[in-house]
Amino acid sequence: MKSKHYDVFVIGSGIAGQTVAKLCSENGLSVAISDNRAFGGTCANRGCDPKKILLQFSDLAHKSNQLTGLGIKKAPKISWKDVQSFKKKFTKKIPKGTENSLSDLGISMYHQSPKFIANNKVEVEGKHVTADYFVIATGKIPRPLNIEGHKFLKVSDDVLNLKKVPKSAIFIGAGYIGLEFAYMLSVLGCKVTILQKDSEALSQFDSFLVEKLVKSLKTKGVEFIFNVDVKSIEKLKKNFKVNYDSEGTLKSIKSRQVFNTSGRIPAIEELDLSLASIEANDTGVEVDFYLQSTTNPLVYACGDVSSKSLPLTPLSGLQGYIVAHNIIKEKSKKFENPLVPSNVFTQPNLASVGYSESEAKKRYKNIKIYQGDVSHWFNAKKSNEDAYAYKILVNERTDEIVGAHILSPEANETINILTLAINNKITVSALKKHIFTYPSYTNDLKTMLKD
Ligand SMILES: Cc1cc2nc3c(=O)[nH]c(=O)nc-3n(C[C@H](O)[C@H](O)[C@H](O)COP(=O)(O)OP(=O)(O)OC[C@H]3O[C@@H](n4cnc5c(N)ncnc54)[C@H](O)[C@@H]3O)c2cc1C
Ligand SMILES: NC(=O)c1ccc[n+]([C@@H]2O[C@H](COP(=O)([O-])OP(=O)(O)OC[C@H]3O[C@@H](n4cnc5c(N)ncnc54)[C@H](O)[C@@H]3O)[C@@H](O)[C@H]2O)c1
Repeated sequence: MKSKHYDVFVIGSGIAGQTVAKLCSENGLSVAISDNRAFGGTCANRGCDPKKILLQFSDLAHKSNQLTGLGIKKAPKISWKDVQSFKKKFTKKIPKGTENSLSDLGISMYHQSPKFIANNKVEVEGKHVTADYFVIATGKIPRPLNIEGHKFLKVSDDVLNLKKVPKSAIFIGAGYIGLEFAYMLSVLGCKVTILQKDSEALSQFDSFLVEKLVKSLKTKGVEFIFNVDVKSIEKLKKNFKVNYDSEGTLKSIKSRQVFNTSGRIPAIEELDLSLASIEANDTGVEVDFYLQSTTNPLVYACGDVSSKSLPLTPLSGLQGYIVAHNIIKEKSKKFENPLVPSNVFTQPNLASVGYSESEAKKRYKNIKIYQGDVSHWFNAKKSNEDAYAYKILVNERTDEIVGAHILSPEANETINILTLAINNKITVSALKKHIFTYPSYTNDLKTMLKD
């Protein structure tokens, strides 16, 4: 068998892997990168970006629904076929564009999953490849649901590629992906039901705001069934039947499509990590603060697949950057849990940054809570929105914001202002001195923070 050696071998060509490969190559190292799917990773090919392209049409439909009878006479007719073609204009270019940008830097490419055969050796495309460092950046994949009929389940990739909006759909799991897609299809006329295993959706978010989001999604036609244990799926003539246990009673529900949105797990199965002494579990490849494997120092892991990441694109990029620096100069950069805003792209958006109420109360002696339902404020009223609310947590001693949680049509943007404020320790009184545009959701922050 042929053999080959590189300074760095990266597995996975998403934002994390690409960042490592490019930085290492730009710093004079010989680099190879492999992917067993189209190059470019989840976010650009089958995640954030195509999702946002599709969602904007649902946002348009939603906005028009809100204003029907108030100026809108007829809702815009959306051609899903054209929407899909528009989306493909973006996604189609990603794999080739990614490969070109890597080959321009002289990076070698492999189109297969490598398998570790020793601590510093993989087998890939019929070659034995050794490297000074291996980087695992393989991301996450949908969590398999081991139930009867699981083969009928579709996943997020399938939602993004739907040829038409189905008449009805069931989502198993009320997390980010379930809620965003449930909202997306529901406002386009699909009858959506969400089956959630416990008593609340989006458990990572503030329950005061999640309740309001759930209520708002219900008015858009999304049905929520909580505390269910999904047992099996059957194929009928046109529909699928999902059988589930609801507090001791066996029930069933039918729909045209059933999507598994019950979470994502590290993509490590194909790598034979144990043959290279690499420790990994449900949270990912075990790494220290340098993102170096705790059990094999020749290996780093970054992005969604690392045990130290939250599965969000900006964090994967940051981790790739850190790994590249540590390869170029050993232990030169640490991953020190940065402040990470995140947003659920439903309408309204649910956004969050910093501590939750319970975390803040544990960490600080006196927390001041600014909280309210402000659906009666001008910004919400002008577009006939039914939900607008917030919870902002302030350390009373320093007057600094330590956590912010916003439910509003533009929370994905407003949360960035709050991120800036927290990162720069801007006090509430200093923030209120700024002049912001009017009318704007950012300007509302000043009223939210009134005593
Ligand atoms: C539907 C959806 C919507 C999302 N929306 C958002 C959003 O709005 N905002 C946000 O911040 N995040 C969002 N995310 C999460 C975001 O996509 C990820 O956090 C990000 O893409 C992770 O980047 P990564 O480089 O770590 O992994 P990935 O982008 O997943 O890249 C990993 C690469 O490794 C490859 N790979 C896997 N196994 C192997 C193997 N054995 N051998 C070789 N290659 C392999 C994969 O094919 C892939 O190309 C979304 C995710 C999904 C699924
Ligand atoms: N807007 C964004 O930034 C965005 C969007 C999509 C995904 N993401 C990232 O991707 C990650 C994965 O998202 P996700 O939605 O797949 O996972 P998630 O962890 O957010 O949600 C999974 C949901 O499924 C539920 N669940 C689990 N098993 C179940 C079962 N057997 N039956 C019914 N419900 C079940 C969980 O309780 C949870 O509510 C997120 O954590 C996020 O970091 C981010």
